[in-house]
Amino acid sequence: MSGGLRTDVTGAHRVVVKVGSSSLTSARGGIDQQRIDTLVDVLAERRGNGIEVVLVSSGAIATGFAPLGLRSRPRDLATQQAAASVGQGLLVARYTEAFGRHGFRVAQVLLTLDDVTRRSHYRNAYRTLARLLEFGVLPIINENDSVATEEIRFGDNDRLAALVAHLVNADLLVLLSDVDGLYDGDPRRPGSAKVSEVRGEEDLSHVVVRKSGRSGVGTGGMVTKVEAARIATGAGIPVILADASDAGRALAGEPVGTHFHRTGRRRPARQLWLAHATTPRGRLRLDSGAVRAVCERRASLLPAGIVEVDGDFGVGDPVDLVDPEGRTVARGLVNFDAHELPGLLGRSTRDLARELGPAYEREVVHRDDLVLVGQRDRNGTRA
Ligand SMILES: Nc1ncnc2c1ncn2[C@@H]1O[C@H](COP(=O)(O)OP(=O)(O)O)[C@@H](O)[C@H]1O
Ligand SMILES: N[C@@H](CCC(=O)OP(=O)(O)O)C(=O)O
Repeated sequence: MSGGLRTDVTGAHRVVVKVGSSSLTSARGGIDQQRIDTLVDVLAERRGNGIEVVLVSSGAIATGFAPLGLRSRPRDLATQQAAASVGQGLLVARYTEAFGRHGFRVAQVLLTLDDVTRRSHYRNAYRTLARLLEFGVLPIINENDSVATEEIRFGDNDRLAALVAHLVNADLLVLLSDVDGLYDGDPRRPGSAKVSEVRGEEDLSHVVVRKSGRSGVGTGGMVTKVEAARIATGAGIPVILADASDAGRALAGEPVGTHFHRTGRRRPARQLWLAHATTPRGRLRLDSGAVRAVCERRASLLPAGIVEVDGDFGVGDPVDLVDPEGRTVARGLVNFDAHELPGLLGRSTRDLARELGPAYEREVVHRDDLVLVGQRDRNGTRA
């Protein structure tokens, strides 16, 4: 810190700010315009100082349920999606108006898991966000709730924000919530103490985090925030977790909330998405030679090294690669459908190409689409 201010914050030029539903809603659970205006005032002030801001905002469901005549936040997926469809437009309209008063234009960007795991979608998402920032527009991101099915949902915007921070090469991630930092136990209980600095896993070893928040409108509680902080700091991006009412002070670098220091350095972007944002649709069991090839030589996975196929996946889906003992060693995007693979196992690509045609010469998982999991890769970083 210099002069009492956090240099990780004062030196940041591109900042991703995530605000949770609990910080945008009134006591009755609906959206609170006053809280939106207060947040926008702070972000507009930063933007006016030349800082690029990307906002990841929850709140679509909270905005949408009252106009549908519902008294409280719905619990089933279909009604949540209906509420999000109604609420997202209203929410962005409110932001558009509030930022407009400060002379700033905003853009809505809705992301699904596919957008950040499939190569073509991923590049597209990056290009769109980069171009918006070049135009001086402030992107407002949310998950595309209305079309995301249970299996392909992020479900929480904390991890989405960490992955977006990496996607846009942000210098800082700020998570705004209804709690003034990470506590070592339930923040409502006397005796729980705030953890102001987290420099690594050792500072988290005594921390107990709960899944649900006190507001009843947030989704992941502190669990997803700590996970988001791990993803971002492991990829070289420091994180501030603060109460939304302290947003101005947090973004000015004042020592409020919890400061998670960077623990790793930047890694290839898609690898981060693959490791943290995908739910595997199947498992491929490898023989020990293939495990060595994939983990030590960082080679692509070929049919010859696979002994068993499990799951119902299609081309481009994420699958786990497991060793002969069943431990997951890597995750990758598969180039064959589940029903095609069993007939190819144990066979050389040359044989397959001769018998079935050149299309069958392709790798089952290309090394560019593969990330090691649960063990150290060549850079010594953890996936
Ligand atoms: N160890 C902890 N430290 C701080 N907050 C915690 C902890 N464990 C659980 N929580 C709860 O997490 C909540 C924030 O999560 P959530 O309600 O999902 O917020 P948001 O809507 O901002 O995403 C806080 O209100 C707090 O009650
Ligand atoms: N995408 C959902 C919010 C999901 C979410 O992560 O909520 P929160 O825990 O309040 O940040 C919505 O806009 O309602």
